[in-house]
Amino acid sequence: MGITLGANQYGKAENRLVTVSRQGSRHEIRDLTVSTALRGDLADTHLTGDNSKVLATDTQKNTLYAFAKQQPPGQIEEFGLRLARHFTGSFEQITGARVIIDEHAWQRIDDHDHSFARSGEEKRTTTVTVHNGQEWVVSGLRDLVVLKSTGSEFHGFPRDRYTTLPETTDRILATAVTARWRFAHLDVPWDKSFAEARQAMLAAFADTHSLSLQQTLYAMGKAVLEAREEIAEVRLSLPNKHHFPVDLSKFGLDNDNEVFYAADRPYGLIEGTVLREEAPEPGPAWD
Ligand SMILES: O=c1[nH]c(=O)c2[nH]c(=O)[nH]c2[nH]1
Repeated sequence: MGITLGANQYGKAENRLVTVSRQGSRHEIRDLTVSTALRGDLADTHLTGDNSKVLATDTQKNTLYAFAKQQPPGQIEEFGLRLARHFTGSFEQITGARVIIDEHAWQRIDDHDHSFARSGEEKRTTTVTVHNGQEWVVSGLRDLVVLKSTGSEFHGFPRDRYTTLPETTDRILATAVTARWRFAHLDVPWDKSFAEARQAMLAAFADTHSLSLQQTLYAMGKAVLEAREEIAEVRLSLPNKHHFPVDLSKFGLDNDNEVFYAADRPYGLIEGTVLREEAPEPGPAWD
């Protein structure tokens, strides 16, 4: 019984690419998930392990980050065509390339220069508890994804033998906000209360020059309490969605916070409560 190699392709899937471009102090961001797949004369590696025709998937990944630096990605169709033409045009054995790109949409927060919110994933939430004739309401939201492309620093933390994180005075700060707030009383215009609490958090995120995500968390919780008197306590859970500048120096390219790798895990998880000192007891509200 004869056995033969059929159709095959290989590449780097789901590269997370975020680019920041600046017109003065006004930033534009692009957020793409890019997958590459190459086809061609690739029987040898499958049949004997001879890799002499294999353009490594790691190289494919580096190529898209370097391309993003050398020329703004432009429309995703243009970026895909540039990459696919490069792979098929540069290597004789590569006869086909497929580039799949998803673009994640961001909108400015209040027309801010460098603060953005991602459209589409957010949910408004509530938990209502009635117990022994008493009533509690905890409302909030989850998956409100926000990003600042500057105005965030992180330094001054202790260094031990396991510390490698460089100090930074300019980084991307991004998180997916989960917030829940507890009402002190229930005579509340629910829609208006929600809209103003949400807006207060967004404005605090955008306007706080952040020295840590913890500091931003406190500012967001405080803003909610200042905006709405009926809210007694806010609990926030903020994953630090790390964006690492890609080291392009190996390709002779600088990277002045323009091209980032958006890591999905692991992530820092910053959680905290901000409350009024005179807040009534929570009872079973959070349980
Ligand atoms: O805002 C931050 N808070 C931290 O506690 C932390 N830890 C870390 O590695 N990066 C960051 N960033």
